[in-house]
Amino acid sequence: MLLNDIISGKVVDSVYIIAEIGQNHQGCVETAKKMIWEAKKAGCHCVKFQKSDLPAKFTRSALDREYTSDHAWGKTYGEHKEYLEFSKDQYLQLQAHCKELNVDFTASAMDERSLEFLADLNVPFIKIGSGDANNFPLLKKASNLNLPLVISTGMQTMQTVDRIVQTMRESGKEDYALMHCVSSYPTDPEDCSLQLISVLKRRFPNVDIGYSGHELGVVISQAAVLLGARIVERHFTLDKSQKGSDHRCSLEPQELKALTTAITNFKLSSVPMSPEVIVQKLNGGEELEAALQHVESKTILPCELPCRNKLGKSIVAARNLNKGYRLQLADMAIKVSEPTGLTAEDYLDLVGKELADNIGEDEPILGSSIIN
Ligand SMILES: CC(=O)N[C@H](C=O)[C@@H](O)[C@H](O)[C@H](O)COP(=O)(O)O
Ligand SMILES: C=C(OP(=O)(O)O)C(=O)O
Repeated sequence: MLLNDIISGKVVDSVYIIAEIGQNHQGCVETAKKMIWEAKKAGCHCVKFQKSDLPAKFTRSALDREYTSDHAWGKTYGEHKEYLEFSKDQYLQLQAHCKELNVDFTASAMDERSLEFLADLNVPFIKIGSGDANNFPLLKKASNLNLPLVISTGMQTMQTVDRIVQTMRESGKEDYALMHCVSSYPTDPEDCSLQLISVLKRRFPNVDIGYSGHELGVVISQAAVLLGARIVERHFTLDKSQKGSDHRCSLEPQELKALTTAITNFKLSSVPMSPEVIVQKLNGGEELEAALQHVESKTILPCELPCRNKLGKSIVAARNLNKGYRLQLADMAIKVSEPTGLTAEDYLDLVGKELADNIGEDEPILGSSIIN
């Protein structure tokens, strides 16, 4: 089954399951291949990686910041990320491996150059992770490719999600899905806010809604399906105790298998179910009830702030700019910046604004950088 079969409505009785290998391969292509095989055996339809072009995704100072985490693969954040990034040749090897095993292969495009890279590889769809859900130039560019999109919505307000949908509409893009997501690793049950799946389904009845989960265990992701999620993405690992930020909230092969089996056995004709029926059906306890508690509005949750501060994108200068100059679109880039600039959503509002100071390439554009 292809993602497009779900999005086009051709398949109505299945859920598309993505094993997010992300950076859990520890920078080793052989480990990644083993993970692909395990994900296939566990019943996943797709394996996903994360593709970044480091200078396009991060500013120089964000790459140079010290990374002292126990999960660091280098002294600076840039060295850490470099260690985990695969080359084009390695991507081609992994893609060929997936073809042999008949499992879909894709990655999230973490910046515009990575988007071009993945489009060139001719992946079956492109994932836009939560860190880029408010990166409208990237979304616009992605929407103009002839490829389905899966867009995560962690660390974003409903206003931003409305704007994503509007951006897709303006591009005439119909083959895309939105993923409910909470960007906290691992996400506590009470923060999972699963009922936002129902809220998103009601608000965007023509858009397929999925779930990208970072919680521990598999029951909450099963509940997401019973609420109507048609795509499920979970981080995958060979061993949760390994070094790396995502292993702890990832599923090991047996758990992934348990999840895909449970999902495959659900009768989707009786979905969506009410939270009460879901709790009963899944023999849920307090944690499931907490994940299913009533939520009406989508906000940026306090538990998402560490991820937003570390990986959220903001507006920076794309080149050296002089005091008194009036900003044009091409003068701005949207990157992970340290310190952060104005929020990425303000990008278009800055066009024509006069600069109060000189700003160097890759430096953040702040409120105080602009003469109002
Ligand atoms: C928001 C986002 O990109 N989140 C990704 C997807 O869930 C994560 O896999 C991060 O890449 C990972 O947690 C970063 O960890 P570190 O900072 O140790 O490389
Ligand atoms: C960050 C990502 O995903 P999510 O926001 O769904 O966790 C990703 O796919 O790279």
